[in-house]
Amino acid sequence: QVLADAGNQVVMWDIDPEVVDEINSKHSNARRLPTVERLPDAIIAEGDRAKAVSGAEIVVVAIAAQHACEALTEFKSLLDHDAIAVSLMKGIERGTDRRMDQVVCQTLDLDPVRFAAVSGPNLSKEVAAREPSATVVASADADTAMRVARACTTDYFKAFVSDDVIGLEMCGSLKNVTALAVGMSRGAGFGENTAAMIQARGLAELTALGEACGAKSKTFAGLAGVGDLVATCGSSLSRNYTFGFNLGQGKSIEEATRVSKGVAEGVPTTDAVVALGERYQVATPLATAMSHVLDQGLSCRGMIDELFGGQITAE
Ligand SMILES: NC(=O)C1=CN([C@@H]2O[C@H](COP(=O)(O)OP(=O)(O)OC[C@H]3O[C@@H](n4cnc5c(N)ncnc54)[C@H](OP(=O)(O)O)[C@@H]3O)[C@@H](O)[C@H]2O)C=CC1
Ligand SMILES: O=C(CO)COP(=O)(O)O
Repeated sequence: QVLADAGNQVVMWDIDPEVVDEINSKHSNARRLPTVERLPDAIIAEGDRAKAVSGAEIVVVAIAAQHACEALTEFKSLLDHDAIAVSLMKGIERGTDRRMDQVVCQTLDLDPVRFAAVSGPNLSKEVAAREPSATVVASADADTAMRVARACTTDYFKAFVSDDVIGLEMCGSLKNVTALAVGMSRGAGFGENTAAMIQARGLAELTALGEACGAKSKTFAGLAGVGDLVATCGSSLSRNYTFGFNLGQGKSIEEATRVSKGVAEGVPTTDAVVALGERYQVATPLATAMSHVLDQGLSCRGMIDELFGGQITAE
C-alpha cells in the first residue's frame, strides 16, 4: 500500500490462488490485511512467480524469516538482471545464524549492491492506517538505498537512508527477543521499572553483539534501534510483545503459538542470538534467559533472576 501510495505499480505474489483472486477482484486480503478495506487500484496480485517479478525494478520480500530461503529458492534466476531486492524481514535464520541480507543475497545469487534492508518502528496496522511513521533504508550502495527510499516515500511515510546493512538487520531481529521479554514481564504484572530495565539491557546487548558483527553503533541509537524497540516493546499490536505477554500470563509455548496472529520472529531468533554471542564472545544474558524460557519453560521471575546475574558489575 505504501509503494502504491508512493506512485508505483505494485504486483503482489501469493502462493494461494484464493488470495490472488480476492486481491484482483475485491481489492482486499481478508486473511493478512483484515483492517484494510480497499487496497489501492495500483496493486494487483499474481500467482505465477516468473510473471510476478518480470519487469520489476524492485522486488520486496516479506516472508517469515525461517522460510525465506526455502521460498526465495523458487525465485532464483527469475529476477531481472538489474532488479533490486528489498527485505522487510526481521529475523535471523536458526541453525545457520544468517541475517536476512545474507539469506536474500546468497539464495538469489545477488550482488549486495542490488540489496536493501528496510527497518524501523513500522507496526503494520498503523502503517496500513496511514498514520505518520518513518523507516530506514540501508544498502551497501548509496544509489540503491536512495532509489528504494524514493520508491517508498509518501506524505505519511518518511524514509531515511543508511549504509549500515548489518546494523539495520541486527536491530530489527534482536529487538524482537527484547520484546518477548518485556511482554512477558507485563503479562506477569510487572510495571514500568521492570519493562524499562529489560528494554535498556536488551538495547545494550543488541548493540554489543551488533558491533561485534560489524555494525555501526550510531544505528542502534536511531529509528531502527531505539525507535523500533520502543514501538515493539510498548504495543499490543506487536506479535512478539503479545507472545511474551501470553507466556507471562502463564500460557504454554504451544498455547501462545496457537493464539498468535502471525509470526513471532523473536522465538526462533532467540537461539540464533545466543549462538552469535558464543561465536563473537559477547555476553547475551537476556537472549540466554529467554532461550531458557522457550526451551525449558523458565518462569518470568526466573528469567529476571538470570538477567540480574549473581555479581555486581559495571553497567
Ligand atoms: N507485521 C509487522 O508489523 C511487521 C513485520 N515485519 C517483518 O516482516 C516479515 C513478515 O511479517 P508479516 O508479514 O507481518 O508476518 P505474517 O505472519 O503476517 O506473514 C508471514 C508470511 O510469510 C509467509 N510464509 C510462511 N512460510 C512461507 C513459505 N514457506 N513460503 C512462502 N511464504 C511463506 C506467510 O504465508 P501465508 O500467508 O501463506 O501463511 C505469510 O505471508 C517478518 O520478518 C516481520 O518481522 C517488519 C515490520 C513490521
Ligand atoms: O517489527 C515490528 C514493528 O516495527 C512488528 O513487530 P512484531 O513482528 O512483533 O509484530
